[in-house]
Amino acid sequence: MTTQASGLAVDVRGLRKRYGRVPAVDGIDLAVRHGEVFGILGPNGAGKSTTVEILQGHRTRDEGEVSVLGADPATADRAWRARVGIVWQDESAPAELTVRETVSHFARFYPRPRPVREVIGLVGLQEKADSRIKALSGGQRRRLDVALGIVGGPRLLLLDEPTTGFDPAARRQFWSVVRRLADEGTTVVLTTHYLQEAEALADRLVVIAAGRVVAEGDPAELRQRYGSEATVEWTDPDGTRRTVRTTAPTRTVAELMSRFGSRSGSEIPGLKVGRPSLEDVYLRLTGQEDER
Ligand SMILES: Nc1ncnc2c1ncn2[C@@H]1O[C@H](COP(=O)(O)OP(=O)(O)OP(=O)(O)O)[C@@H](O)[C@H]1O
Repeated sequence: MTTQASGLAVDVRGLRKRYGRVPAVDGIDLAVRHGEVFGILGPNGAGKSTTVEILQGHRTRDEGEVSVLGADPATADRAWRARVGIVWQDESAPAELTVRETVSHFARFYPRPRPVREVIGLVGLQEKADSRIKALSGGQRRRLDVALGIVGGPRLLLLDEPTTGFDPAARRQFWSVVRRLADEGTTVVLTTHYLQEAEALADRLVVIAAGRVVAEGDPAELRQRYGSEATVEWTDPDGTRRTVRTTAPTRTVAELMSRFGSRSGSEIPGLKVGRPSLEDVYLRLTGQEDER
């Protein structure tokens, strides 16, 4: 299997990985097209990092076929590594070096690096180009990590929970960096446990839970496919709160109206009719619904 044959940037079939008895990844398929931003969304412990580490070639797998830019990451060569951008957290770089010096230093590892000034501009650090690393904020530091991940001019960027620990403003700035890269044609695979992040960035996404894909599609499709049931809530005469999920909420309300005598003017106590948000859908799919 090659990406040339399948036309995919990342093609994963039947991927499995266990840690001792724990199945961290339990039969995952992924198909990432060239040029798209692909999200792997899931709660803590779902298997996201394990999957991405296998795509990076930094973790072995037990079973399954994996093709990343046409090669198996387990055996890929240096030329492949230059085409796949990996963003490490707190890439080890001397704290005394400036941003420009650090990016220039890393550029030397690649056969065809991007111009240093362009990379610094792309991640929005032009104002900090001459600042020492030790003087950067957490969000700026993370953008430097991305700069080091893209200075080799990768065709595919693999980002594992890139904005964990960011404040909302830093997160939005980071999203615009990812969008800029995507607009340039870089394929991006990112894991996240922030639904909002997947919705903001991903052209398509998979939702994973307990090592398995539980849903896939673009965010709008997911909302439509899994969010078509409305919720009707009301309070019974004995004070008990009732909730039903239904695809026919009008019929449910009509039944309640006749039960509560609403046609003669009385209200259905505490009536609420709602459509699930994508967050509701996500929490239901990943079995976290009751934790809200
Ligand atoms: N090195 C390891 N040794 C043993 N178990 C591990 C190891 N790494 C991960 N696991 C377990 O495998 C499962 C999947 O972990 P993984 O880190 O891939 O999930 P994740 O979706 O990235 O979670 P998080 O969002 O918390 O980073 C978890 O149950 C985790 O405890």
